[in-house]
Amino acid sequence: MTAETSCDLSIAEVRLTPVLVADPPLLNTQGVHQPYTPRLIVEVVTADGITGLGETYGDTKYLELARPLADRLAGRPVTELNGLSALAGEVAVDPSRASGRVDVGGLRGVQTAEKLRLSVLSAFEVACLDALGQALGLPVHALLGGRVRDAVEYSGYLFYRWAGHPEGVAGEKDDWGAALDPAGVVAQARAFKERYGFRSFKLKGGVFPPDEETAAVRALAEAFPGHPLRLDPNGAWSVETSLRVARELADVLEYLEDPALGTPAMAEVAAGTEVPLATNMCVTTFAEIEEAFTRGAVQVLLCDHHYWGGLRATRELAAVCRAFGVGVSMHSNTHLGISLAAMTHVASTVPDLHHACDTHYPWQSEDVLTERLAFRDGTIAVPDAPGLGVTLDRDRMAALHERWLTGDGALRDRDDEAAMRIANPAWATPTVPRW
Ligand SMILES: O=C([O-])C(=O)C[C@H](O)[C@@H](O)C(=O)[O-]
Ligand SMILES: [Mg+2]
Repeated sequence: MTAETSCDLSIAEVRLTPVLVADPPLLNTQGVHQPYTPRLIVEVVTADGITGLGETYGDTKYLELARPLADRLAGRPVTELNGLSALAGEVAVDPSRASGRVDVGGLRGVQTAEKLRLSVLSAFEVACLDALGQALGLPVHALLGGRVRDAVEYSGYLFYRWAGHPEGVAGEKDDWGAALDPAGVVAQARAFKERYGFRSFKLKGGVFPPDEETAAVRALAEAFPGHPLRLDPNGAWSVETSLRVARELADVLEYLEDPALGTPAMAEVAAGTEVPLATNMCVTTFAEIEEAFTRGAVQVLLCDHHYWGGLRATRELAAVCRAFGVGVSMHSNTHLGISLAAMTHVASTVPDLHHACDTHYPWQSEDVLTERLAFRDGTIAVPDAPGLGVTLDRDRMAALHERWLTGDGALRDRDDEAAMRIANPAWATPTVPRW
């Protein structure tokens, strides 16, 4: 690069915009999704005026860390990604946030200060990569070493759900209808296939007694022969129940996801079944890998750049998985198009990613982009435009931010248990194993 064409990649400004995004009444073992869910949009602006985008969880416990980290970024070049985790380590985490309890919204195992920091850091890393890619005229996947596939396959993420949020609760309406039994789940899968072309399906379980969920997966297998299927009760079952379900569904499951909670229980299940076990709960940090992998507790790791601290850490994780012969797939929580673009870029660079990735995106009717990412035949084409290849729609972001600003603030922290209590005042998140 000549002196004339060189650009100033130092960070002049970081903008943080919390938003509330419409979310349907999707059921999980802890409760139900709120009508609106918090996300944080991160904009990293370089001295030359290039804006890079990132996105992560928007609950208060993440916002508390995002501002001090943003302040530390000022003046640093967007290329200094390896220093980000040391910077994040300087940010104090209120001990009450890292309570050692299972995370209420994310169902990502036990909460720790490190997990909170990594989730915030991930959005800054993605935003820096987006800015750098735009400055160099290169897509983010090129900055990660280049894509090894032209399109990334996603799976249809099926949820038991109500047709609408409880009466009296303000929320957006959609046309998906209820899915509360095998017929409803199959109808939802058909709609997913028609609208997006998905070939594999994951059912979020832990909602109804295991026999009902087994029947739903059986119904899916009959309706969609040969389509890879997964079931994920988020650790709601005992080892015994997990083994029974694995036996009953062994001929149709691609993998069983987090049937039981924690590495020791997962190891016991794995020892008793040929069905591969996947996780986004018992292994969500590098420190948790050794025990789980050496005990054979996990056969497929569901990576998630929000959990692991960004796109480069996701690639490091994939390399560790390769060393242990553990497969790689991708986890998703409620997210917008910025994160879907980031997921697609990194997934396109991982040679060993042989399972369709999860995504909640079809459930999100709102976005902050000028153009939604489109699924074709269940895949997203890997963007080749500079950076992430997405454009922020400031008016839309402002409208979703306005929603976050107004109201009583009750929805600024995702709480599926509290949302369920509106429909069922006696509800409390069940202790596990529930069944
Ligand atoms: O695969 C998973 O465990 C998840 O996606 C966790 C999510 O929190 C999901 O269960 C949800 O949003 O209800
Ligand atoms: Mg899961």
